Amino acid sequence: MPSKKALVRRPSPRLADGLVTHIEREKVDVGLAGEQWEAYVAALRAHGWETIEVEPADDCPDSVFVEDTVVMYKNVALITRPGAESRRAETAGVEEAVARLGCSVNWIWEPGTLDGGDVLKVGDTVYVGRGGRTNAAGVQQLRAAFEPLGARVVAVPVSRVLHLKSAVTALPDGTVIGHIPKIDRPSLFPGFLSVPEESGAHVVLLGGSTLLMAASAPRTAELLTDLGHEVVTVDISEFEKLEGCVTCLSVRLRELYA
Ligand SMILES: NC(=O)NCCC[C@H](N)C(=O)O
Repeated sequence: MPSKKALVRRPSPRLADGLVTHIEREKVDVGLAGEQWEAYVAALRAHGWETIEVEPADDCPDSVFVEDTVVMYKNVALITRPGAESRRAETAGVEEAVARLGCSVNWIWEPGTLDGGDVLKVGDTVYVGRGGRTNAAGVQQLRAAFEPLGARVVAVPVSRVLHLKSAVTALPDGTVIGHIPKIDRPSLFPGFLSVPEESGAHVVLLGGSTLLMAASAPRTAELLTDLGHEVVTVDISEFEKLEGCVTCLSVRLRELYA
């Protein structure tokens, strides 16, 4: 049976020192961030996900954004080489966690860089953002890792936001959603739906037609509810101050057979 396991990683006490690239730095309340993280994990669990905590990386301020360190395709875990040097130490603990779960492990190697936030899977199509964190060598290595497994890898330019998935994610039916001003080339996505808020572009698929979204996108939540989705919201304001979104706080392992 397909698994419903999700990797998560407890925020570092140094979270407030996390990287900020495209927005103004705002003071992060680390205590509140801890509570928001617990509520996020509880929402995954409430929808049938077994959450697996990766060993905390307290010295790495951005380690809570676990999605950036590994990309899953079928049972292969591709350990990334994050574009920001300060994040490279995050991958060791994640590698250990996925190996323990029985994944086949592969790696992005120097000179490649790739952040998991730049990878959006829609069925067997794997969109990869070529932007500030993922370079051309990273795209080539991703292609070499996943195309033999049946993936169609499509590279897309990303210049207006941190990661591809800061700009677009996909609904359960494969429709790609995004906030137009933040997308370099919306026409690259067949079946595209524009949403009214930047953070409305981020959905985590919880199963069936249920979507997890940030509380900061009420108009998009209304739009998606009106299209027949069940929307669950969580307040992630402290992670948003560091350019984080609902997607980057977990890695869903949907195709593990245990
Ligand atoms: N996949 C994601 O959206 N990751 C967010 C990473 C935020 C972190 N402050 C960073 O700049 O790397």
